[in-house]
Amino acid sequence: MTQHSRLTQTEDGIDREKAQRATRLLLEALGEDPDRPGLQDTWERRVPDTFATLTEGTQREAKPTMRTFDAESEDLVVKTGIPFYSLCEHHLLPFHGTAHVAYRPGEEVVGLSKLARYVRWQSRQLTMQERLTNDIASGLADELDAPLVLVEMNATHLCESMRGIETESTTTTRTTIGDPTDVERERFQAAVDRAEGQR
Ligand SMILES: Nc1nc2c(ncn2[C@@H]2O[C@H](COP(=O)(O)OP(=O)(O)OP(=O)(O)O)[C@@H](O)[C@H]2O)c(=O)[nH]1
Repeated sequence: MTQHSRLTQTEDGIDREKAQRATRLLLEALGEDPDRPGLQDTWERRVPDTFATLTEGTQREAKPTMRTFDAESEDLVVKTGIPFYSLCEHHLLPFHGTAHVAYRPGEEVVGLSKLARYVRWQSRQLTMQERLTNDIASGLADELDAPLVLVEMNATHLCESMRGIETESTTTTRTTIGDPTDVERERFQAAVDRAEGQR
């Protein structure tokens, strides 16, 4: 390993040298030659870089800036159809789909793009769909000091599609923080139904 001059030190919150060694070992375990031309960059650069990006959700420095503005009403803000990609901690395979987020503002509202940025940031870690849904909801409640946050996530897990049960299905998870009124609950549900019906 040490003869490979392009080995780098720890950066991006991941131990790059370990990631390189691990990828080499995995390739060898699969009966591949990690030094053949097609695989050289795979273990040296591509896989460590990819996992550095896909685990940014564990890095506070990568968290988006949640710029806020004074709230002018307490009406629910609903953002539907946010695409997300995450990694299942059981098989290290992606699960991906659509997130729908709503919050009742406290003193402030956040820039609309930040809701999608926040979902993307949180999704970039090894997790389970249920935990991710909770993390996004509780994280947003904290960030926005919002008395009510609703998050629904609909996802396909490649560990179920590509292997194992080999069935493509959708898993829905929802977290509610706070106490929605009937009107708020219905508004969120109607927005989710509209967004899901459009696909
Ligand atoms: N609840 C939950 N389960 C998940 C999630 N992602 C993957 N799983 C499941 O985690 C389980 C792991 O089960 P194990 O029996 O330990 O692993 P396995 O032998 O690979 O299971 P199969 O996928 O059924 O072949 C599987 O049933 C997966 O479908 C998730 O986000 N939430």
